[in-house]
Amino acid sequence: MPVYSASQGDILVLRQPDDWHVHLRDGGMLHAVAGHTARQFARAIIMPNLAPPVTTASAADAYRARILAAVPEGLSFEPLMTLYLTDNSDPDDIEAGFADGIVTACKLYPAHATTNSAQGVTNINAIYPVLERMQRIGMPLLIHGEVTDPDVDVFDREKVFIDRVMQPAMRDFPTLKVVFEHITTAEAADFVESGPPNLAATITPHHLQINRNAMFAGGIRPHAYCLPVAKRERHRLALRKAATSGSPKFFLGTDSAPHEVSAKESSCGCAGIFNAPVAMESYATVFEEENALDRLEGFASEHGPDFYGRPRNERWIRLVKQDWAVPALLETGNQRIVPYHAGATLKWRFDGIAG
Ligand SMILES: NC(=O)N[C@@H](CC(=O)O)C(=O)O
Ligand SMILES: [Zn+2]
Ligand SMILES: [Zn+2]
Repeated sequence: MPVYSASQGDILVLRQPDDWHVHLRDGGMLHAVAGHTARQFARAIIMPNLAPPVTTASAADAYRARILAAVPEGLSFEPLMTLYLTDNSDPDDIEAGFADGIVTACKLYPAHATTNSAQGVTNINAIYPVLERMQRIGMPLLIHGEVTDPDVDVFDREKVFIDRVMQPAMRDFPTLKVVFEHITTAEAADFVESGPPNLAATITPHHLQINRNAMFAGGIRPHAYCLPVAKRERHRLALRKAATSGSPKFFLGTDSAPHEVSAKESSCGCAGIFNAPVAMESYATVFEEENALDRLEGFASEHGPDFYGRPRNERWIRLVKQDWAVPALLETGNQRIVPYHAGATLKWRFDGIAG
């Protein structure tokens, strides 16, 4: 078993990756999607934006059990649970959940920034006691980094968030571990790269592959709509540079966010791209295009566990260079979901656990 990334012609063997940002939902949807993530990834940071949101350690524990029950037999998968912060979050409950190993991190959704964020934080000052506690106990804060001010253009909301919220928070909590989730701009990549080692970022496959034109290619394309919304080409290029740079501050987080096809193809369609079935295939394509396949393992399998202070996985996966066609629609039970790259032919295929 190789303990290094070995590109042998058309087969790439690498340490099993983890997904540091995923939405698995609940109920029938959870059962439809859990296997897609558990097939490729050993662990995943589970987003807490259910309805109602996961705000307590006991709710996180119960959700964790439902996830494990939904993972198909034969797959070994560890869900890492997060708590959804509100203006009323209790530092003691958070600390107890972290100390018990039930929860790994807390998630900051600015109220009304994205899917199921209505109960999110209205003003970061409201959670300063929580952040103080998290800094003290070494618990990571995961941030959806967009302002919600309707006067700010939707394409500028991440950039403005850096100035209005990120900078002051990093100043006031200089040793707090922070993950700037699903970054979409050159400004965010620069901010993270030039920040302290306790600041990192996840990058999705879709923000590495599409720019905002994808939402309007010949008509309105709801399946390319997610939040933060894809930006101009120069931002996509900056993200590709950051992801493939080898910097330990950038790591894999798919932000796989499934919605029923009817909720996407609607006069007010939901934000989110379901990329779990094609996650490693998409990242491998990007890294190959950037002549950086030798850096895929760092981004996918090393920088994340290192940042979170967890061991790297001791299993290996295989990716093969082989064309395959992504289904136009996935139907599981009552769930109908259009996957990322629906109907396209991909050049890489995930081929399971190696050896
Ligand atoms: N990314 C998305 O477009 N949607 C996510 C929420 C989020 O991560 O902001 C969802 O839960 O649907
Ligand atoms: Zn988000
Ligand atoms: Zn997300």
